[in-house]
Amino acid sequence: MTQGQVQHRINLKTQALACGRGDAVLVADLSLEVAAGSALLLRGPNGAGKSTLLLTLAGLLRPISGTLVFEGADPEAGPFIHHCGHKNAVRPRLTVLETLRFWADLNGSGPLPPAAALERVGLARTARVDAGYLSAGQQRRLVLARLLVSPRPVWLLDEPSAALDAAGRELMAALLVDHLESGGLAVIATHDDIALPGAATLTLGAEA
Ligand SMILES: Nc1ncnc2c1ncn2[C@@H]1O[C@H](COP(=O)(O)OP(=O)(O)OP(=O)(O)O)[C@@H](O)[C@H]1O
Repeated sequence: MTQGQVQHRINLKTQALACGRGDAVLVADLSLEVAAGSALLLRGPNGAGKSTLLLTLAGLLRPISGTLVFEGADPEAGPFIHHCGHKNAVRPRLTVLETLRFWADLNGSGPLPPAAALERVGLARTARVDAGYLSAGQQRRLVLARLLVSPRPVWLLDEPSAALDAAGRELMAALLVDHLESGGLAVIATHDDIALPGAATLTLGAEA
């Protein structure tokens, strides 16, 4: 079973966008376009503002100035963004399968059932284990499974490869390639080399 097609194609455009924390501007005068089917890698030193920009794109922080629009977003179609931050949002006393069912109930389910998503990310054997007992890399794989059970066209990922082993990083890149080929869009903050052919890179420059 595959991840399934993205329901609608969305393009991201920003114009003279400035974002930061409080009055402190971390990213200034940012005008960019990320088309459906493409990815943007955010790079730069610790404290440069990568997470802040992702939170702003996700609508969780208000821009300081400028504009930000997701063209093609259908207000009738419900939420269209997955934002995955540093934390894994895992409830320790739910099993791995229960965790994924919880997310599918909350975010909406697609063609890939939770058990199949666990298989896809290499967690099938841990389905009945309490999620709190997963290793750091396994918890990160569970986050990837969360993306798969609820198809959404826009993925905003903060350090998705943190704690993943080499096979996990390959898996993550493969999931991203599938997402982009199905018309999805991704913006990814990372310190790692992610094998994503054709991805654009934006390097944010503030010192840590
Ligand atoms: N809630 C907050 N209130 C005030 N300042 C904050 C807050 N959260 C983060 N910051 C500051 O914003 C700056 C940018 O942080 P941000 O997490 O966006 O950087 P980053 O590029 O993602 O860094 P890293 O590579 O370490 O993940 C940092 O100096 C940080 O201390």
